[in-house]
Amino acid sequence: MNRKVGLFFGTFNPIHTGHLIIANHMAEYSDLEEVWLVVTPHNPHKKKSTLLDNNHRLEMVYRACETYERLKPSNIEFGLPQPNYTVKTLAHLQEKFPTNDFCLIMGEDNLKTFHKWKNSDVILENHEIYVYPRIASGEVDAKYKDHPKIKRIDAPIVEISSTFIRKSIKELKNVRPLLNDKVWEFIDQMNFYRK
Ligand SMILES: Nc1ncnc2c1ncn2[C@@H]1O[C@H](COP(=O)(O)OP(=O)(O)OP(=O)(O)O)[C@@H](O)[C@H]1O
Ligand SMILES: O=C(O)c1ccc[n+]([C@@H]2O[C@H](COP(=O)([O-])O)[C@@H](O)[C@H]2O)c1
Repeated sequence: MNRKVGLFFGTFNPIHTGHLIIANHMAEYSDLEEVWLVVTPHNPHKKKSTLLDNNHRLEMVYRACETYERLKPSNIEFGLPQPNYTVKTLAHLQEKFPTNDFCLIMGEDNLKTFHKWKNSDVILENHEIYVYPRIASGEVDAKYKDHPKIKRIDAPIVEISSTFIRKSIKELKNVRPLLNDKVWEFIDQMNFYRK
């Protein structure tokens, strides 16, 4: 039987407790055997200027997942053309790991704009999407309501963002509770986000 693997895509600049709570919830309370945290070099909808180096973001994801057996960091997008379109990454992964069934993990906020993603219909034809609740304005497109490939998972809502963390570090605030300890130590040692 194929292995069901969830893909949680993000820029992870930096990875924070909100990301970890979702990834762990999906791995523990759904039928996914593993969750891969895919570090995206360049999100097609975001500016690249505030981004830390790919390998530094990957190192933080690696540190955050180290003690979670079912969470795995992935650098699969580092070798793919940029900006990184998820449809291309999924095709590449399916070819590389033919015995895995890949499923997308997405917040409800992202589902509201999913119709704007490149080849979103192709993604949905070939993959399931596991959606967790997220507070955001706007409506989910009618075609995604009660869609057989879209499954809702009742994960907790934690409103932390990487933007808030970067801003707080710049203002010399203590953000330790919002990050895994080893991630915080790395950011502190490397002086990230201070300027
Ligand atoms: N607190 C959170 N709870 C649940 N999902 C989150 C949370 N923060 C981010 N996400 C989701 O996790 C994925 C990766 O997030 P991303 O790396 O863009 O972090 P972010 O905190 O939204 O970053 P930024 O503030 O830099 O835009 C995205 O799908 C995003 O919607
Ligand atoms: O493929 C697309 O068209 C596409 C458009 C927007 C976002 N994505 C992916 O979705 C992931 C989460 O997006 P975001 O904006 O919440 O950080 C990010 O890692 C992107 O690679 C993908």
